[in-house]
Amino acid sequence: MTELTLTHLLADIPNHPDQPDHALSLTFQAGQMWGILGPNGVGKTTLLHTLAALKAPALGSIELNGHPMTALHRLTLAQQIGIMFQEHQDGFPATVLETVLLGRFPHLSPWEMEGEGDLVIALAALDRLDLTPFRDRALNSLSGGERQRAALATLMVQTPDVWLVDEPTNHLDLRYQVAVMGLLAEQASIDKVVVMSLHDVNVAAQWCSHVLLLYPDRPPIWGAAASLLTQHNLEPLYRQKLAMTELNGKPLFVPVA
Ligand SMILES: Nc1ncnc2c1ncn2[C@@H]1O[C@H](COP(=O)(O)OP(=O)(O)OP(=O)(O)O)[C@@H](O)[C@H]1O
Repeated sequence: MTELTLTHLLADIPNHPDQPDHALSLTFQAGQMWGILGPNGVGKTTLLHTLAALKAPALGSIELNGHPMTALHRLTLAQQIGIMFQEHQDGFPATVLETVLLGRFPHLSPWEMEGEGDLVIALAALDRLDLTPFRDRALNSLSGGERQRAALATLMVQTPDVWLVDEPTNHLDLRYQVAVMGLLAEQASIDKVVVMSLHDVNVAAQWCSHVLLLYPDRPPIWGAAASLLTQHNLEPLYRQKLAMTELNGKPLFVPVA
C-alpha cells in the first residue's frame, strides 16, 4: 500500500524565514483523501511541489513507501507521483488528445510511441471528463474549466499512486466541482493517495477524510477532517469570523461579514 511519509518537513518558501516549529511529521496513506487548507500565500502550492520532488525542502525528508525521495530515479517518481498544477501553461501547441496522451510518457521506453493501449486509456479519461468532443481542438482554445478538466484527464492517464492536486475545483462550475471531487474520491477508494490544496472548507468537509491546516503564525495541525474542521480551528486559520451549520451530518461554514 502506498505511503508518503514526511519527517520534520519544512517546505522552502521564498522570502519566508524557516520556522522549525512549523515542520510536518505525518504520513499520507493509500485510501486517504487529504485537503491542505490555509490562507493565501501560506505555502500550500510550495508544499505540493515539495511533495512532488520538484523542489527541495528547507528541512526534513520525504519517503515514498519507505524509500527516501532523493534516492528515487526520476522515472520511478514520474510513474508513481502525479501533480496537477494550479496554473496551466501552454508549453507547445497541441491538441487535447495529444496533451492528455503525454500522461503516458513515464510508462513508455525511450523513443517508444504511444500504442493502442495508451490511446484506449487516454480516450477513456477524455470520456470520463466529458472532453471527447474537444479531443482534436487546440488545448489553448479551451475555456478555463475545460482546461482544468484536461489537466485532470492527463493525471488520470498517468495513473500515479500519489495524486497531488493544486486546487482541483478551480474554474469549475458546480456540477463539475462535484464530478471532479467524485473522481478524486474514486481514486482514493482504489487505494491511491490523494492530497489536494483547497480554498473551500465546505468542499474539504464534504469530501476529505483528513486535513492539514497551515497557519501563517502558529504550528500546523493535521488529522481526521471530522475532528479538525471546527470554527475554533478555522477562524484563526483565515482570520475570519465564520458561522457554522450542518448539512447531512457534515459541517457547513459561512464567512460572516
Ligand atoms: N518565485 C518566487 N519568488 C518570491 N516569492 C515566491 C515565489 N514563489 C512563491 N513565492 C511566495 O511564497 C509564498 C507561498 O506561495 P504559495 O504559492 O506556496 O502559497 P499558497 O498557499 O499556495 O497561496 P494561494 O492560496 O494564494 O494559492 C507566497 O508568499 C509567495 O508570494
